[in-house]
Amino acid sequence: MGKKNFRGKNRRGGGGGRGGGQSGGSFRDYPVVPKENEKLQRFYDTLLQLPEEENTAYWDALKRELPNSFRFCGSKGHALNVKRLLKDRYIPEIIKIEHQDGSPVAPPLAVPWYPDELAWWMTTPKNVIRKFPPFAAFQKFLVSETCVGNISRQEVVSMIPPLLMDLRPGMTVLDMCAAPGSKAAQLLELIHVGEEARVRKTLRAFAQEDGLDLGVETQDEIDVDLEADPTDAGRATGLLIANDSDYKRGHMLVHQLKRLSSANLIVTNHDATQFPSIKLPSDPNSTKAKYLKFDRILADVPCSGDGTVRKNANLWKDWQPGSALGLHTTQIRILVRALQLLKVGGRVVFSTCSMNPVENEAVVVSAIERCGGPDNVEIVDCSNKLVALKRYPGMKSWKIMDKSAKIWNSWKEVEDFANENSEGVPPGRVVETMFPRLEGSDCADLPLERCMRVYPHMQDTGAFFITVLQKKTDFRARNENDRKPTPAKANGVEAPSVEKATEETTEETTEEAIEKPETETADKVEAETAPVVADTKAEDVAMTDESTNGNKRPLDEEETEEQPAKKVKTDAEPTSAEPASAEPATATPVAQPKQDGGKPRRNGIVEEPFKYLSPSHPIIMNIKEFYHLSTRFPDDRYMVRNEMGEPAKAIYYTSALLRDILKENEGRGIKFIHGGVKMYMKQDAPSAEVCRWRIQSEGMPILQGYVGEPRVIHLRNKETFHKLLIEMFPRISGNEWERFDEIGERVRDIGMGCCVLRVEPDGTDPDFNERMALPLWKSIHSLNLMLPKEDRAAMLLRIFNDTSPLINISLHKQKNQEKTVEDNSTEGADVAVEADGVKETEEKAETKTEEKVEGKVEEIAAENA
Ligand SMILES: C[S@@+](CC[C@H](N)C(=O)[O-])C[C@H]1O[C@@H](n2cnc3c(N)ncnc32)[C@H](O)[C@@H]1O
Repeated sequence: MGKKNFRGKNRRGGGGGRGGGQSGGSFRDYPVVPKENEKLQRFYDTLLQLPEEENTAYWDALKRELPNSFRFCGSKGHALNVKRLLKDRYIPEIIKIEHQDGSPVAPPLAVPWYPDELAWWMTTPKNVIRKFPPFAAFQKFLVSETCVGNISRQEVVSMIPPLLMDLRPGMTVLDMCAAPGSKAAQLLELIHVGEEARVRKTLRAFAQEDGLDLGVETQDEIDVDLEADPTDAGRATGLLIANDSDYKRGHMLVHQLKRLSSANLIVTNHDATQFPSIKLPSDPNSTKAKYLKFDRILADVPCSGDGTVRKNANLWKDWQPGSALGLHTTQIRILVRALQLLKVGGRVVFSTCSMNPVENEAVVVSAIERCGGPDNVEIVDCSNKLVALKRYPGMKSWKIMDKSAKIWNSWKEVEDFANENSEGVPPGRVVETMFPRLEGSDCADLPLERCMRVYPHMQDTGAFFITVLQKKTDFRARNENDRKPTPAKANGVEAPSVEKATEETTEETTEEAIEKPETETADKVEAETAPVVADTKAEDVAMTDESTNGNKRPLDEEETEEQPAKKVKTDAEPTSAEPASAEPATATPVAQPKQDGGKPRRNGIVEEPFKYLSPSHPIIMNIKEFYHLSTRFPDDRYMVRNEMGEPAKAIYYTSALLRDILKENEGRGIKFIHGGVKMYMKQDAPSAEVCRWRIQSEGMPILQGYVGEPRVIHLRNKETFHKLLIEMFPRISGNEWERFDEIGERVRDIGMGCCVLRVEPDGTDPDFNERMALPLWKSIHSLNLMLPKEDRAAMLLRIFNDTSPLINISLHKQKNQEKTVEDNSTEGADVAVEADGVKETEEKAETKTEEKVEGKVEEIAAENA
């Protein structure tokens, strides 16, 4: 192929080149927002004090358009496979494209610090890639793979926090502010690392005994470490709870994460400052309640987002110093709650896309202070992590800009001014915790240089702040209204024991209605552009106390911080707008409103309950029998989502821990909005012998290894696969099965209903080398691969570089026949092609649903990008 360029009537030319040299804006075709803001510039010039040349580079970078970035996601093997296409198929074409001046377009480059080259960026703006014909194939690839969840259009700095979590399979993880979910997706992938290979390796040990044909042993099976997550036959046992206080964004999160088909994911909808304690089944020999503590927590908190001006150009005109000030308290509360919910030895990663220390270092110091100081919580040194990522150390001293844009050097300065001018009332929104601590106080010497600041000019990104905290011991957090100055150790006076102070308060009342803390988040600009809409309905606020009997309980591993919130009688009594305790909503769950037969209703939306099925339920028995399921597959983790607890449309599967959590917390008012993978869907069947529950493609990766050979078809030929992908209802009646080469006889002979199509390439064709298991429906006359339309299209593009439309034979036939009927008035034409199995209507319904979510996918991609 010759050189292509986008010179021509639509073209604007220019651009290209990474870092610094980019002409920026040369491709733009939308109104330019003036990139200046006096207050913003004055504040950060005063604050950062960068050397002159660097300061210029800093502001220049902020004013340039952000490079386009994306991440290959899903299981590692699959992600690497999709990445290979970028390198082998698309980059060689992109480098042939020229700018107006004849210079070549800069191709996408791998982000140097991202493991396995799974993150990429390029300077050619999105609108150019979208519009200009030479990029059409690449654009199709990006859209297709984004749509099926193999590519996440994510900003590179936003990829950092999950990489610093040191997350390993088997861990319990909480993402407190997770929507729209790009980081949560990274976390979920880490929980599942190695699972596929572990399961296959474990199954292989019994393959002969169980009559399973698992194909040739793969390298990843040979390499995988079974001990990485050893307790559930190779399946992932970890947990991710992805939470967001905004209900609608919570559902975006569900959509974003569902693609990863994880049985280890729960999505909740709580204010993170009051994230409830999750109950676990008690130990059989103990009467004590047991609560979940997390190994890792991500607190990617709502923030003013001034590090995102490169993609949110409106921030140049909208930026106000008050946004950061208003979020400070919420950010501290979220971080304190995170530290409370953590196991000893566990880690919280705290992050914002703001550069303002009020939202960063000041929050870290305040949270550590409230948790009892550096003896309890340590800032982790990450200098040996992601070494190729350039960063600045956290600040040890800083200034504050108040709402009126006045800059303050210290709290003392604020107090003096207030005493002289406003009867001691400090200027709007400025509070003591926003400032560096005074020398001699407990938290004056925290190693804040271990916090990480990423500035835009350092590697042509947005700005980001990240800190990793480790919990060293259990503690009780100090009440946030305890404003007594901490006596300096230097003066030889001991600071009051935080633990003791709180223990005393536990003697007070046993029941209390906790009031909702201030929801400053509601009207603030937040990170990643989307507005924060804190969902704070009065119905959510009512609390019940289902604690024990009001007895004081010891501070131990199981019960730490799980006591009912007690009213703390201190001289700094909380206002009605503040939580009554430093540990809100610990053992005091939110009373869930019950309506319509017990279903919790929020914003008019009914959340269906989670009901587990007995392994001896007749439908489960029928499924096990029909699919010849190995007895090694757990049958006590099937769940439905309706009040009756009877399978109606779908049967879900969850991990054992998810089951325990969902069962144990039923009726506790915890707002679970998603959990479980759709494993079986109800289906019209042609006869009583055919199981009416087909395997859903989402559940297939989990189940497929356990399906008995009588319901498995092994496919090895690429062309056979092409036919099944591009034809929606290929005929097999008469002699038509012969078209299906190596699987022809098998599809002719196998019983009707759903079966597993195992795609097992021999590994010689790089485009067709990935093993897959897909649900295939066999009818009297035809076959149908039960996949959403866009999954088929993405596979056709990925494996065959084929963009031709799907062929719906039955539809053609039906249309022709209808025409024939009209033309010839012939009666009795055989139009019932779909009546013998998967109906056209069903396929259409599925497609429609998928189309509906397409809009959502674009929305999410736009937000992440
Ligand atoms: C910076 S964004 C999170 C981005 C997300 N971690 C990601 O990577 O896609 C902040 C999120 O916090 C949510 N939020 C705001 N206030 C909250 C609160 N008090 N509790 C929980 N979530 C909150 C917002 O709805 C928003 O989705």
